[in-house]
Amino acid sequence: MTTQLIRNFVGGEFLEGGTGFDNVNPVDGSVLSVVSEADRGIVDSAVGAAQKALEGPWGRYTANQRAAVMRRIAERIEERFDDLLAAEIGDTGKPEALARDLDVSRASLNFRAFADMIASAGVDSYLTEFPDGRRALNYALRKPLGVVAVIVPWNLPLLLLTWKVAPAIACGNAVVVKPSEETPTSATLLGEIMKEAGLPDGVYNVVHGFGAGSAGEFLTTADGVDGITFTGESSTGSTIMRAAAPKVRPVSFELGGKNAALVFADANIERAVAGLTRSIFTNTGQVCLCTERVYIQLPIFDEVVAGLAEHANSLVLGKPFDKRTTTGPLISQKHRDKVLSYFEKAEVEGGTAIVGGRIPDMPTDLAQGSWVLPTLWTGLAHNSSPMREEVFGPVAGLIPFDTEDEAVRLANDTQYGLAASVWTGSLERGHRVGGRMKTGISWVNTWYMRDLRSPFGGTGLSGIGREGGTNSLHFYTDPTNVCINLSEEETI
Ligand SMILES: NC(=O)C1=CN([C@@H]2O[C@H](COP(=O)(O)OP(=O)(O)OC[C@H]3O[C@@H](n4cnc5c(N)ncnc54)[C@H](O)[C@@H]3O)[C@@H](O)[C@H]2O)C=CC1
Ligand SMILES: O=C(O)/C=C/C=C(\O)C(=O)O
Repeated sequence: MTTQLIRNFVGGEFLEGGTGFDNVNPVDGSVLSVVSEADRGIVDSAVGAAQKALEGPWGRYTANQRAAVMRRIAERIEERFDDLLAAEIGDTGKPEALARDLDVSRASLNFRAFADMIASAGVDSYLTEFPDGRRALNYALRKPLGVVAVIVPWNLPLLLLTWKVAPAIACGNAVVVKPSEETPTSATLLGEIMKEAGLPDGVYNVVHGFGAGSAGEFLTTADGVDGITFTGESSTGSTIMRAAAPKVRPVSFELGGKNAALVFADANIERAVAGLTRSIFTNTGQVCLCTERVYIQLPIFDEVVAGLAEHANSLVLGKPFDKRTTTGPLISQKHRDKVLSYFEKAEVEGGTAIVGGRIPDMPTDLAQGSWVLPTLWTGLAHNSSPMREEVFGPVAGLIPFDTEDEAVRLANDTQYGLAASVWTGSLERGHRVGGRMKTGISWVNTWYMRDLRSPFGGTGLSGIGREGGTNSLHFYTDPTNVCINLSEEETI
């Protein structure tokens, strides 16, 4: 059997050559494919191809023409749904239902949503009137940034890639994307889809490799890059910010989280427990929005803990296409080592794993996979390391609280600021506490309910800027404000 080769995609062509690295299946440790690592020359040629595309017909496309091509991309994603599904499942090991309902579905939705937005976007304009009667018309023309570097992680590979590529293209940019070294396949397949949908060559380019000393660094330091959008770890965000600094290039970052859930005694407990289970364990806890800290009001603490433990114990680890599977492996052995180090820290720092806390016994054919058990801790102090640092696994610490003010203080006592959820039977309290969260996103009686027009991102270590709706249109464009004097004479 020949091993599949995942190639760099530059100027509408798949490139031959390059040193290869293994793409490993996290379900069983087998090698899925070999990936061509892009050297600096390949990355520069991808940036050059993007620049050339901007100088060609693409640079003259109207917003409606761009929207039309984006709708064809969405259709083609739907037609090739099963190919993308297989790519995403192979690379991540996530359960089929999750990949189907969340990852691949969102890819076409991202293109449709931003096609609609750009087709109906207006321009900011002001009629300016001075006390002496002079008048002017100000309007801001929005132009593309140029070449945008898109760097994304492995947890929701296609969803996060298209969440950035769709608005970038909608605004008339050309992109060079660097998918995670762990999940190279769907971004590469998307290259074929872009071509089939009629996107001009060079508008979408893919380079493969790692971060430091590899394609990630080469891309963020490339001369022709005009803006960088990144999702991933906070410390990587700092590194990329330094790379962007010399030329003061705009950045948009969606980084890590240490998200809290606040469960009040007046909550519908059954609903809260079901929602919390989803928020802690979806995608094996590998979503930046996942809850890792649960603060529970004292009168209902024992009941919520028991409910969560029951739900966590009912999760089924297994193969992606097995209908019983609810939970896949972690992305890699390296990431599992990180998660396991928090299992140890939790024990040393006084926590008790009331569920999980170890590697599961898996059947022989899955023994080399990156499995860990869903894990819940009680007894951890609010300032212990598993409660302060992002673990990015299927874990949460459960801590009791007394008053609303105490809960708000504990939830906000973190360097991160991405997402929070508030569970309460009182709409007033939900509104009040939801608004007091120092986070970019705050959910009340739900988790991960998305409207693609709303601002998405975080504060502090969780990121810089917001994407979504007009926020994305603003990031991916550079305005020129035109001021037209409407008075008859030029006056000072
Ligand atoms: N959305 C989030 O909040 C995510 C957080 N993480 C956290 O980050 C930890 C590390 O996971 P990684 O995949 O290594 O995340 P990462 O932040 O290092 O990688 C994300 C992307 O950035 C690239 N990258 C890394 N270093 C770079 C550099 N110096 N310049 C340019 N690009 C660079 C990677 O190749 C990848 O495409 C995980 O254990 C997890 O805790 C990981 C993925 C997503
Ligand atoms: O729904 C989205 O747009 C994004 C969700 C998740 C992340 O951004 C992440 O895990 O990084």
